[in-house]
Amino acid sequence: MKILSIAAEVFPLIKTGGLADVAGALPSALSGHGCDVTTMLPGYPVVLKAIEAAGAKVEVLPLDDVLGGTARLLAVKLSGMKLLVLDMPELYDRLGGPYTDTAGHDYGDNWRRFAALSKAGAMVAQGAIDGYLPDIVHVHDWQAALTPVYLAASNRPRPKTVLTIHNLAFQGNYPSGIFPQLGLPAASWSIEGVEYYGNVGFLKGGLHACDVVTTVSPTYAKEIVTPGGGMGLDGLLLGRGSRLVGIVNGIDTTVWDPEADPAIAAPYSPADMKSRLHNKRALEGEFGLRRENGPIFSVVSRLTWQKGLDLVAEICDELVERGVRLVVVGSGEAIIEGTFQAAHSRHPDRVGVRIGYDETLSHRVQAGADAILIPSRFEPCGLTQLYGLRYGCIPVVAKVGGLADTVVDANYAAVSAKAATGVIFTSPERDSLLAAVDRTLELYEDAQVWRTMQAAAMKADVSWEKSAALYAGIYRDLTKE
Ligand SMILES: Nc1ncnc2c1ncn2[C@@H]1O[C@H](COP(=O)(O)OP(=O)(O)O[C@H]2O[C@H](CO)[C@@H](O)[C@H](O)[C@H]2O)[C@@H](O)[C@H]1O
Repeated sequence: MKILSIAAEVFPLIKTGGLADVAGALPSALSGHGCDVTTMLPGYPVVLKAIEAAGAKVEVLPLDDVLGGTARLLAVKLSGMKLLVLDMPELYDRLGGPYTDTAGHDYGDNWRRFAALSKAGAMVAQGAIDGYLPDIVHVHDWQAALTPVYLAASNRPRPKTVLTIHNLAFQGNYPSGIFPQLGLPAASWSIEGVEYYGNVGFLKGGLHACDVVTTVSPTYAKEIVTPGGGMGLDGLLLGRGSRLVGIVNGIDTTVWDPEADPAIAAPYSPADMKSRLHNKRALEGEFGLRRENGPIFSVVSRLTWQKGLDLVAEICDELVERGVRLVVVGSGEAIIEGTFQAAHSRHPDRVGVRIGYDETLSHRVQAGADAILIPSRFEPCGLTQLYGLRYGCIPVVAKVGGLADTVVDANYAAVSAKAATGVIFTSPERDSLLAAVDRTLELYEDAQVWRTMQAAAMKADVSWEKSAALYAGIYRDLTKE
């Protein structure tokens, strides 16, 4: 089965968040299930540089008239993936990140940049490349969501489409004035098309047009069909019935492997947890933390309201009072960054803060910290708790979305059965978080219980194996329709 996957970011080439990890890891997991995945992404400067640096063989394929612009596709095998890179300098050759300029502001033409990606994807899906016709097109998030819309609007044969929601908070809504420039037929300006409360909704249009909607955990799939979790799209999503499926994310267990991770100070395994201590000592050194026996808690995240990190920032003093040291790696809302930095100024050797994005440091944090705090207000799946499990860095999580699906709370029964892998608290609020912190500290103080939890966490199946089989099943069913 030939699958064309389309995403705005793909690890290890370009990453701002979890979407990249999934788009980067799922293809190889699917290969074991009879799926031959080609991944299409924009030709940002870092992507083009990576291709050049790898000295990889590149086949250049012209693509005529993508939304009135000139483009070409670069077909290349890199990092074990088959890639199609949309080289369109007028849209992607920018300083700054994939979505924002160097000052952090969204590019004003993001609608055009990702409509072009979607349009080019639709062209490839319908045979723009000689000898390549995918059986299934799998698009990710709003940036690629117009591909099913373009395909549904065309009167030529088209492959079946799957759209995965990684985060409903990002919908790609734009003023109606852009509609004529999208190259869609007039009929697409409708409730069944891209019209969304008088605006153009990229994700909304895709959710209507695709054959199957997936999201990244079963619990999130239930949350988004309710007014509380649907962010305005709950009615549409509820209407998709059994065509909406929740499949929990896995992680790339070769990139995230404490036994063979080049980023960490010392490799370790459940059978050799003494070596994990070297990583804790190294983390203390890296963050200038006081060296002592108590636990280190951590945060690796976008510092946003979604992630509930305002709550952690506000309880830094309480953490310190309880003998906890904290390391924070992240960036995001200025007020949360500032609150963490102020806590660092008050407690320089107990609260370590790195504002910014640092992939290898995130590995060292998971290897050296004792627990990772994830008090998200909503969380489609979450990956950092999965990395935490794999590294024996106990996740302390709010009971939402994929966090609820992937962590086994250390209640009495689970601890007795040696099945607990983390701590779950019910509401993302300050008091509830503090109660979870206290419960975590009690567990930590009983060294045997803690070691048992770490061992169960590290043995939990966080691989893509089961979930890849579920995706492959969906693709297969669609090809039979
Ligand atoms: N400062 C920093 N330095 C280094 N690494 C950092 C970092 N900040 C974040 N990261 C990394 O970025 C990734 C974040 O992934 P998440 O799944 O936690 O959230 P995100 O909201 O981006 O993803 C959305 O999509 C994913 C994928 O489906 C869903 O799991 C999730 O719930 C949804 O919100 C992780 O790999 C994390 O380690």
